[in-house]
Amino acid sequence: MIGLTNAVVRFGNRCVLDQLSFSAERGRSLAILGPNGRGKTTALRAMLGFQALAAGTRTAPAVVGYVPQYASSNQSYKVLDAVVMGRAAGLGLFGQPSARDIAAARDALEQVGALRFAKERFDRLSGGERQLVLLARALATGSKVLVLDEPGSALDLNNQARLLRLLSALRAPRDRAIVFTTHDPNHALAAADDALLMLPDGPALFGPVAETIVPELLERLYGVPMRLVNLIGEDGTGQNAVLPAFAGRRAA
Ligand SMILES: Nc1ncnc2c1ncn2[C@@H]1O[C@H](COP(=O)(O)OP(=O)(O)OP(=O)(O)O)[C@@H](O)[C@H]1O
Repeated sequence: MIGLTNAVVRFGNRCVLDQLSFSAERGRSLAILGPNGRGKTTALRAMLGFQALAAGTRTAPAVVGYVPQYASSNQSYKVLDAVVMGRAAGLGLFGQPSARDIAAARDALEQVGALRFAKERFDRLSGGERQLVLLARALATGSKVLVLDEPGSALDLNNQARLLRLLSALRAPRDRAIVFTTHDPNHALAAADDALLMLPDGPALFGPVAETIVPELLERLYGVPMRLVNLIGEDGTGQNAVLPAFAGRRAA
């Protein structure tokens, strides 16, 4: 549904993406991880056609629900209007939003827990609140492909949990492709089927979460010792989590 094949992106002499290939097919979620400045956002932008490729090809549908990493804060329109803009592809150049568009926008705000901000000005929201609204705008597109650039980076723990529940719920019908970048491998464990590890030295690794979100590869990815722990959930089933061993300490 969406991805890159042998993609090359250069900025000046620097080759940021070197023969990068990955894809998210219908029904699958992909998490992209890598150190700061490694090229995660560039990979998303290249996939969406916002960044020119020096070589290789991209695959993407015409309409994608996209959550950028940062939203400009000088947008004085109301939150509900910002989310209705997600419906723009279906409105045409001079089309007015219908009652159905407004209902879809309200529904998307409800899903992300941000309906209470509907009448607020977007530029007066906090960074995390804006992130939720942008997620609602992406959902409001109705696209079966969602691309989210660090959707949890500004969210508190409660809203991160809400985001992961939402990503899992969106994945459950297995009729969408979802791609998100994250600095938290636990987000990949919780909500992704596949992961793309953009290693600092050498080609990226693309494969199922069970084979990629493992301590040895995460240590190569971040240069920090990692530990895998198994947590028992409320329903008695086990769930893996990874912890960084900051200051060289490993969990007992
Ligand atoms: N338009 C551009 N012109 C020149 N260099 C750029 C441009 N866009 C990105 N870069 C550089 O390409 C590299 C990759 O940037 P990118 O934003 O893709 O990294 P990232 O992996 O998303 O980082 P982070 O985790 O910090 O968000 C960085 O060194 C960045 O400075």
